[in-house]
Amino acid sequence: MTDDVLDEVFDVIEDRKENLPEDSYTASLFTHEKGENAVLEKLGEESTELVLAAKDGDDEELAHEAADIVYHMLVLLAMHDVTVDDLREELAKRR
Ligand SMILES: N=c1c2ncn([C@@H]3O[C@H](COP(=O)(O)OP(=O)(O)OP(=O)(O)O)[C@@H](O)[C@H]3O)c2ncn1[C@@H]1O[C@H](COP(=O)(O)O)[C@@H](O)[C@H]1O
Repeated sequence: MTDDVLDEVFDVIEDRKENLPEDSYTASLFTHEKGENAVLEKLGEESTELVLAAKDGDDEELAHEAADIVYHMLVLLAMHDVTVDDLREELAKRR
């Protein structure tokens, strides 16, 4: 499996940011009354859930929580006009 899914999800997030469809959870994060804090709170909650899943040895739940974190992290990056390619560049620099 490649990481193309990251590009696909990020493209959808950028689209939701641009068009703000009413029925979109992603769009609701961009228009939330708490602003960016709504996403930051989610990342905090999900980080705790990730730790608990690891501690419980629940690998299926671990993957689920990791995906929640990656999705919300991508939303946060989009809020700051940081792209998946910026993320890739940062990771590549560390090799
Ligand atoms: N990857 C995600 C994604 N991950 C999580 N979520 C939503 O994030 C919300 C909050 O997550 P939580 O983990 O708190 O959900 P929960 O049900 O309270 O608890 P859990 O059991 O899941 O931990 C839920 O409504 C999830 O549906 C996501 N919503 C959207 N996406 C992606 O964004 C795309 C566009 O979605 P819309 O914006 O809804 O059109 C989708 O096609 C997906 O690719």
